[in-house]
Amino acid sequence: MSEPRVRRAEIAIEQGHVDRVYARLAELRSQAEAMRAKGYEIGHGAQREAVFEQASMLFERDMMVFHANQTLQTLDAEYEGLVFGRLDQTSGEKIYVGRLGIRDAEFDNLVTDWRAPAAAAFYQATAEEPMDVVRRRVIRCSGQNVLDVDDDVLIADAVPDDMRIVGEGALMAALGRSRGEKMRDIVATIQREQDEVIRAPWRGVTEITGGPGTGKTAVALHRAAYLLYRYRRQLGGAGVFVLGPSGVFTSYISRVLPSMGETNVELRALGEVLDGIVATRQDPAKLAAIKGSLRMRRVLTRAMRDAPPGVPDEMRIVYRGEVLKLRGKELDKVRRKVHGHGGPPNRSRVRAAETLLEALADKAEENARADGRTIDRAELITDLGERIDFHRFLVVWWPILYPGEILRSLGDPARLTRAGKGVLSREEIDLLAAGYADREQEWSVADVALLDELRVLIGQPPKRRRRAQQLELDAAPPARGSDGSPTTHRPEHYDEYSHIVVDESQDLSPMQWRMIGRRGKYASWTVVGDPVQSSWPDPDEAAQARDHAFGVRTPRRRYTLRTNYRNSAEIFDLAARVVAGHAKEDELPKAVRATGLEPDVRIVDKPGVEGSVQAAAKDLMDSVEGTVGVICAMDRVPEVRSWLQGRADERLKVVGSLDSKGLEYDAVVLVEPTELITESTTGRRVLYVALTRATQQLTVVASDREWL
Ligand SMILES: Nc1ncnc2c1ncn2[C@@H]1O[C@H](COP(=O)(O)OP(=O)(O)OP(=O)(O)O)[C@@H](O)[C@H]1O
Repeated sequence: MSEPRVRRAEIAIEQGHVDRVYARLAELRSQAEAMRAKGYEIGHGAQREAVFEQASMLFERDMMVFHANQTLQTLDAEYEGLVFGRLDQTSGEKIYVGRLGIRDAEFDNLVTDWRAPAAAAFYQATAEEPMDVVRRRVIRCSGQNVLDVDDDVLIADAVPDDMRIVGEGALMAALGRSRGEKMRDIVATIQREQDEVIRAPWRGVTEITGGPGTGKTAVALHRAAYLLYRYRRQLGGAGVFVLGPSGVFTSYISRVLPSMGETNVELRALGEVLDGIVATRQDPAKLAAIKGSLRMRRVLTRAMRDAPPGVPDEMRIVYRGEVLKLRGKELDKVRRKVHGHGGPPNRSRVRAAETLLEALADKAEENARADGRTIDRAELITDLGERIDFHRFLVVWWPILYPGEILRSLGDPARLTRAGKGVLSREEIDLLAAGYADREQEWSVADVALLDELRVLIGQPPKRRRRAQQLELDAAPPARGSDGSPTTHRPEHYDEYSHIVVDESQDLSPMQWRMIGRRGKYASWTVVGDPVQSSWPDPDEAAQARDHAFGVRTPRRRYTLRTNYRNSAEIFDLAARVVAGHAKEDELPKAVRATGLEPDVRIVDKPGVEGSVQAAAKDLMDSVEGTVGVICAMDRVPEVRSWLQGRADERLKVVGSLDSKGLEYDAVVLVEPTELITESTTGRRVLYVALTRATQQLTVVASDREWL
């Protein structure tokens, strides 16, 4: 038979199996629907007859409806591309691999879940270690239709006469396809080195490093789905938390887990970790470096202990005809004494009252001694402690503190000088004070970690005050699940996740590590990063904070992915040249796919940049099917957006350098690369990130050659 006829015949064979699977799926669906209907009936009956066992029947109904709904949800989520693989083994047995395990009415396997041990060979078998697999077949479907099949022969000698082999390279075909706005799952083509990471044990800390495009994000997400499948009992209840660098990124990856039927995962961007705040603004690099440094803990602690702005600097109270007066310095001494006990201020008002009363008693004793009198100290303390004017003073002098107010108070240079003395340099103090000078400015991403630190330092106010504090943190966004819908309701500042996935971890500042560490007190971790893409200036300090977040958790295992699946070899070569000297040879991955299309570098004079960017965007929109990203320095985003306004198209996106982390496009226009280098303290690395976002074509528009 000719090759196309063989292919058609093999597609028809697989279509037969896929049809059986979907027929069974329809049966399971109607069974689940019937179960749900029956569940509702029980409730109805119970209500009508008001039977004694009403409560237990309602519970039974709830469980039935819950399970039926869960089954229906899973069946619907996995509908598309349900079957994607087949293994033919030396024993003659064949196994179909899919997104979900399905048995027929006789309980025989129709499809094996990709996460089940029996499916592992689909990802792990190689020609060197075939694991009894003769032929591995990837089946590509659209809805219920089989579009194509692609085979790998793993044991050539064992291929029986009637076994036909079709195509070559499902992976290459997948990589060559155009990308959409959302990342897709890779269950059908997970590679062996990736599978090893996905299936690594759940305990301890699993670190995944690797260069751009090596599938770190994809692997981490598939690992989350795998862990929830295999260890649902251990991990399912408390849930999995996935942290990404930005909202654009979390939106980009938001489809991957739901497409694998996982909704028990909470996705958040770094600017959204603290309940009640959504920050997207990035500080200039120097300012972000100060805000992210561990030294800020000292600064924040001192700022919190300083007298809050506007508190009275004198206390006067009349006791039995005598005026007792505490002046500014004396009040400061009392404040220092209360803080000296180390408790969170919002939990220390009682101690503040006691210390203040002691100071008043001292004062009264001092006055009495001068007049040759004595006083009853205990009586004075009891009497004053019950006086309304004393309590009025106390609430203004020792007010409930709010994280936002303390952070904003750093905009006052005198206060910041006190808080930063000996910790920050003069230049840093000026920069930071200027950063908080505008009280109306919304919080930056780096501020979120500081607000979270302050939240813990100042402590929860007693219950009836909490509502006010919550309001201060703006309206809280509901926690989002991996499909963007609100997750199971979790209490505020939930810290009991059973597993935490940190993506782009190389960019977390020490203060951000502390913030995430608080949410993973009891968790195991999967941490993804590439040191060469790091935009954080002090890696040692960040490593120290990261180790602190992991605590004593063991074991710690590390995997390095070495193949770049995203970029064409031509594009990656240019990126590697730009970052050479800033990365060790073995930190750079190998790109597996050549397209024959070299990056297009257009050097123009400055006034010509706008026109050249417009022309490049148009060319690329015409030549690729999927998305085109226009990447520029953060400051330039509004300007470049205005250049391209006329071309509003869903496929065209303008994105700032730091926000391009983790994203990918079919084609990229990179605007003024030298500006990416100069905007940040780790500039070359930021440029390296931007140069590695395109899968097929890259055009660089520059008015100089310095970056090359
Ligand atoms: N086994 C695979 N089969 C098909 N596609 C894959 C495979 N592994 C990775 N890819 C694709 O390669 C691209 C890069 O993957 P991913 O974004 O996870 O890489 P990354 O290492 O996180 O990159 P970066 O560090 O640059 O953000 C994605 O389009 C992903 O779907």
